[in-house]
Amino acid sequence: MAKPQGPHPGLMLQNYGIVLDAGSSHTALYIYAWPAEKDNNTGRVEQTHSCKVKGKGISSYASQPWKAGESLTLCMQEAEQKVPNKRHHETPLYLGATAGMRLLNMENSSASDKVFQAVEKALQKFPFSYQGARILSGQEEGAFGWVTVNYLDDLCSCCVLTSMRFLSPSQGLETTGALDLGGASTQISFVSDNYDGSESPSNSVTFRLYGNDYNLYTHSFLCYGKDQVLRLALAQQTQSGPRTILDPCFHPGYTEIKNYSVLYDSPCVSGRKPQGAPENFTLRGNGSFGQCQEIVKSVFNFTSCKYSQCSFNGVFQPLLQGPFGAFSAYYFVMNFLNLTDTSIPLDTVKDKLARYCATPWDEVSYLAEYCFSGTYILTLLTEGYNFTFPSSCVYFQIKGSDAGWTLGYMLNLTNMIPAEAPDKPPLPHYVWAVLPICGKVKGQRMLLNTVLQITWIQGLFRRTKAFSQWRVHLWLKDILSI
Ligand SMILES: Nc1ccn([C@@H]2O[C@H](COP(=O)(O)OP(=O)(O)OP(=O)(O)O)[C@@H](O)[C@H]2O)c(=O)n1
Ligand SMILES: [Ca+2]
Repeated sequence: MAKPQGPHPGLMLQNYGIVLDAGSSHTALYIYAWPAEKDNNTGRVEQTHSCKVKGKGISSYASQPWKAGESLTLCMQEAEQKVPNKRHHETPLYLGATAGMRLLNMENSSASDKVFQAVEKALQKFPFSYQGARILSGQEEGAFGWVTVNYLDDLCSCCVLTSMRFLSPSQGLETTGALDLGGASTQISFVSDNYDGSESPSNSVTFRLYGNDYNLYTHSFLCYGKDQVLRLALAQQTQSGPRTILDPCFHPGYTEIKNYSVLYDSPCVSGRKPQGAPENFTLRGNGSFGQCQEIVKSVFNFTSCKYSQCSFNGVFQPLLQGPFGAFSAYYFVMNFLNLTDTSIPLDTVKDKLARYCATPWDEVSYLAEYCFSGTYILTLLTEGYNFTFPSSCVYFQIKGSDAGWTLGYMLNLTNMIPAEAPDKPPLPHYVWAVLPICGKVKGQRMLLNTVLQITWIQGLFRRTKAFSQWRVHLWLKDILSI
């Protein structure tokens, strides 16, 4: 007699969760699904759909809050289609807002309240189980991004090497750090062996993962997302209220008329608007990477540090411990500039960027900000955070589920705490491209730096029981007592 068959995989009952990421530059909706029948949350949560909301972030609707709610309608209707009707009522729906709303809340809290009221009203019209809309703290944003990266992390070359060290002496299993670059803030989060959280408690998130206690270091730099940092850089160049600036971070031949009031209309630069400035100034590009880097450096303050060590602006940062996954604008920008390749040494990256910045505007002709953004990313990583060579590895996300804080946020809020190892490897095509700073090695052999090698090693690990035992530790238990 034939063995009784389990349900066809396509017919397996799925649970769903929806998270709206209300970022400073835009809002995105993510749908996650996981098998309903699995005990102890051992089924893998996967992103099944994403929808980019048309228009800008919700904070841009401060003067017309109802439009913030309306803007979400199309993506919400799409979610209604994508989640089976039967599951609608049990599907939790969350909205988390980040730095754009943090800034609006600082500037005008009643406008921010009105935006949230409009958003709530719009979301409650849908049949999902609405769980609220709120502003995430920078610490939560960093920590949940870290949770996502470690949930998704499919071992990459450096991870393999670090994993071979197995348990680190004080903090259990090696984990992957998270680097998130948004439009208005940027986050760095990692576990460092010699950091117990006592030196700067506000940067510390403690949690337990499968019997190991971790102290996650996390910091969110408000105003250091790529759009706000551009304002900081332009503010730096317009302190004397000029009518024209020659900006090395823009291509030669690029010209733009900028309004002083618009530029200075952000808590990141407000109060610095030069007195008696004209209405507008003309920005002319001259495409010089070296000079651009000097301007970008000037937005970091390295002068004071009351801790044993700091990154910048007097913010404590323990010794870096990689590998790191870099996502959102880190990926958009470096991918656009073709700079995610593992085999390119840092000097070559700089040369390529310098050539890109020097390219006349009529040969580029769209997306004017990438010279600035690429320069900012390199400067932030190397001067701001102090990534050194070859001790730290940074990978740019190139495939798979969108990394970001949303998955970690949902796992935490739905108490999705797996008690057993997953029965299959994480998201199948999740790959990180290797940043050159991973590969440049002082007195050591080059780390495994080709995708082929990475894939081979991953395959090897997947085939071993050790791999799934390793994964056990990365599942989330008693996450984040923030
Ligand atoms: N394909 C894309 C998508 C976005 N961006 C830019 O990348 C930056 C960051 O985008 P994102 O990570 O989506 O930022 P937000 O989440 O909106 O901002 P924050 O996290 O600071 O709230 C923005 O300047 C956005 O315009 C880009 O250059 N290329
Ligand atoms: Ca973001």
